[in-house]
Amino acid sequence: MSQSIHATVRPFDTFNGQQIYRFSLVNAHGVTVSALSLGATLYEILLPSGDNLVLNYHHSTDYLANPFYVCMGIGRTGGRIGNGEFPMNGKTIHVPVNEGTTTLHGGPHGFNSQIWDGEISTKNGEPEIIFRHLQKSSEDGFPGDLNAEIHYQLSDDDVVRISFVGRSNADTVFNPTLHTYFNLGNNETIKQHTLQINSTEHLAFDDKKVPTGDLIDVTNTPFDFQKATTLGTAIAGMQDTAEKGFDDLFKVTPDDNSRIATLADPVSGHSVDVLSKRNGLVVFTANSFTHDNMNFKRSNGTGQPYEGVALEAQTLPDATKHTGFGNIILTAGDTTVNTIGYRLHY
Ligand SMILES: OC[C@H]1O[C@H](O[C@H]2[C@H](O)[C@@H](O)[C@H](O)O[C@@H]2CO)[C@H](O)[C@@H](O)[C@@H]1O
Repeated sequence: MSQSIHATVRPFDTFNGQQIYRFSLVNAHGVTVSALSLGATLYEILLPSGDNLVLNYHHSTDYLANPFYVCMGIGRTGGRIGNGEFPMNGKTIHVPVNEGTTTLHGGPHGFNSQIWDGEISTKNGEPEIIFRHLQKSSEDGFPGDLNAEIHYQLSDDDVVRISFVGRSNADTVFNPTLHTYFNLGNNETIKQHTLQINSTEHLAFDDKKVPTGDLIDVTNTPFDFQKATTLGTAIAGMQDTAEKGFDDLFKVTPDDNSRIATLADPVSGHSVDVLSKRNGLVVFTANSFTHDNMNFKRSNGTGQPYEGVALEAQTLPDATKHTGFGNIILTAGDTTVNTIGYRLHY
């Protein structure tokens, strides 16, 4: 059987003296998905028209020059671990903090800061990109040496799948995500996009944006995205908050096809269904993007609030502390696979 997905590998640039590679998959329609070995980062989702659906940079160094994790692999745990500690097996586990007293997105040595070993492999007769990294306990301070893999696949029916595989030599936590910022059109902000989420509740946070364990009904609030809602309208409803936009976690219910949300741009006509079997989705409307260190390719050096919207599918964060948040414990010797999909319409 001949392969219809075409794969390439080429040098991207160097980072801290190490070669960074760009891996690409192209399908029969001419859709290209590329990922970088720095942070196993989603570099582009290019449509046949040449439109790129995600934010990206010219240089590796730009990805780590600001605190926004632009399209980078996130782990071991997405979101915040309050006080850098969590209960596991009857003990309190302490992990390094990187935001005051909080551990955000895997802490100071998370997946995004690693250079991953990449290769093109074959699955079901088609090429896929596999990034591998041994995340040592001695480096990131989490329990267990974690063999992590991030697989990128592209199908001929225009679905991008990113699978996170974890196997550890000691019990640990594993709740990875991809910090994908979408902008589906050529406008400077995502305010004209619509967003629909299969969610009736979002999480309450404390003053450090750590979940309290409480859930808040979205009805009659700007958080109600059960029907497709224009983001500019919803953001306008958030102007009296400190964030002046969304940086929130929605408890989601996947439908029969694992779809949890749909982002659409009526101007370009492009849309993306977000697919996940897990129960959480972060929506971050890039409220605090600034012009400093935000040298995006598309806007040639600018960075402004609402330039993209990050949709991060995961299990609800700090899950080991709250009943009903889900199970993120990875038992020694077991293998866990979490998959995020983007079904493209254009
Ligand atoms: O300091 C930079 C921003 O850091 C946070 O933003 C993160 C957000 O809270 C997370 O939910 C999301 O997954 O990742 C964001 C990027 O790190 C702050 O909340 C935000 O206000 C800051 O501007």
